[in-house]
Amino acid sequence: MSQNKTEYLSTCPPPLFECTNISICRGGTKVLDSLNLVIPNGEHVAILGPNGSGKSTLIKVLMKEIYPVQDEKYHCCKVFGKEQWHVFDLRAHFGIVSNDLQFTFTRSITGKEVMLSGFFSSIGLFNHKVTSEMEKKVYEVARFLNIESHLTRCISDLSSGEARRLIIGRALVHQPQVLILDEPTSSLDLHALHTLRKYLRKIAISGVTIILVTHQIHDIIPEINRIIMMKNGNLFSDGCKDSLLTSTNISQLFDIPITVKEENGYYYASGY
Ligand SMILES: Nc1ncnc2c1ncn2[C@@H]1O[C@H](COP(=O)(O)OP(=O)(O)OP(=O)(O)O)[C@@H](O)[C@H]1O
Repeated sequence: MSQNKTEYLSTCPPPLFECTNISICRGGTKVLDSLNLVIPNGEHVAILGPNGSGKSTLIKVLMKEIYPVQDEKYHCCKVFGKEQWHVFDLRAHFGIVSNDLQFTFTRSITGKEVMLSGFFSSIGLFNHKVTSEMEKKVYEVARFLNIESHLTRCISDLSSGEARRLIIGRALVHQPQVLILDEPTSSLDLHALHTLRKYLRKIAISGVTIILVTHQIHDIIPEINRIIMMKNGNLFSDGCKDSLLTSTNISQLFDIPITVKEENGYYYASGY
């Protein structure tokens, strides 16, 4: 017997993120303006735009770190179908990788401690109780990312690329549904970039949803098909990679002439 539409919709999982007419003010200025967006659960996306376009602000809205203005236009801002979240419950669904996070690990702690801290959303272990299951999971994720040798080393002694993979490991230990990567390749050399891409592809294929925030089109791994382009706090374009990553679009997005080329599923910008 075929399902009717109402039955079908009631069995569909809610989108990962859904917002209608949301605006964000920071320091008295509107930095997101009447944004409408739906990101289905399980869809890998890249959020692409110039500096200051509102990408990180959008991630803060998604993580319920900041809230939309409750003006007359506001309609909804839901994560996994819910407006209200206890922040720790919400964080359990996400793993976050950012430069800011990496640079908060300034103390001399080992790679293993860094990864274990992912279970507690903390920047060290402090008095948290580490179980044998947690330790097991750390070794499993370290094997997956090929960073077992980093576990006994101090994070301060690792190169940027090595530390970045450790931070990714930290983001994955609690088995999040979604991995948010905010400018993950900044400060990495070509070899580290190559290695990171390889592991990001492996993670995407493993079933973890990737949300990549970047201003570099070469960061976009082939598994990501949808591009959300932001400019001046607005949605500039939203659609599939093949139609959006063109020289004309990217030139308009960054306000300079840019030539875009595709090679083996990756896109590259030149001529600027
Ligand atoms: N706490 C704040 N107070 C005032 N303005 C802010 C604050 N946080 C962000 N902004 C402003 O909001 C705008 C969007 O910032 P956001 O960090 O979201 O941009 P972005 O696209 O992530 O940029 P980048 O690529 O440089 O990281 C910028 O103009 C920024 O100056």
